[in-house]
Amino acid sequence: MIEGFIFDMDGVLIDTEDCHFNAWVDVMKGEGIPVTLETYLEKIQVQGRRRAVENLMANPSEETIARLSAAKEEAYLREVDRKKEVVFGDARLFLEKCRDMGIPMGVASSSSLAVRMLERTGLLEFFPVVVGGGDVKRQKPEPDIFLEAARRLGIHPEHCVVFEDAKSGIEAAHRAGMHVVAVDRLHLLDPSERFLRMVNTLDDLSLEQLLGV
Ligand SMILES: O=P(O)(O)OC[C@H]1O[C@@H](O)[C@H](O)[C@@H](O)[C@@H]1O
Repeated sequence: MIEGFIFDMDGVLIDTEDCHFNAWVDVMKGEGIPVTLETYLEKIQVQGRRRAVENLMANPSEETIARLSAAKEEAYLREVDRKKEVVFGDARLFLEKCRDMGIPMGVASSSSLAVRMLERTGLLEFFPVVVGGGDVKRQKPEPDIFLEAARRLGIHPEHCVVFEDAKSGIEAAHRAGMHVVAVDRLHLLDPSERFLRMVNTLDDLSLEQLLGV
């Protein structure tokens, strides 16, 4: 039985994955380190900033980690400012439908800016529970962030559905014992994996079917 939904944020609810990517390209250019899409997907996406820097540089000092993290945040917010609308239209509609059906919803995002971004985009009102990267010690693909969101929602993990777009996020949700709807907007995921559903946009989902009502 499905009782609650937990959403990843970047790439699922808001169109900002390219902002993270561009910000890292920009910041690491200053360090003479090229960041390709492949590097991003393998070493940066879904990682917190500290892990991202550690994955890109050999033995970075605390000062370097702090400096590059701050520069990345600045560059990311600049990228977001450039966009007129960052919320995916299908996501807003889907959240409205879920709210009308009374489904409890939370966000579990590795981003340290989760609350700030949800507030800025007007999405915070949908979510009584928001767990950000800073709220758990171990990041995705460890299951902690999803387990914490389920705990705060008061729902058993096996009754939760996670909406994710990234490989390591999907792994984290599976390790948490949750169902997964893979939101593959960029056609990057492997369709042979076991998902509850795999969709390109949230418009493709029937809530009634998903809930079995
Ligand atoms: O740099 P922040 O705000 O801590 O964000 C960390 C991660 O947040 C996630 O939500 C994004 O999907 C990742 O791509 C990003 O790297």
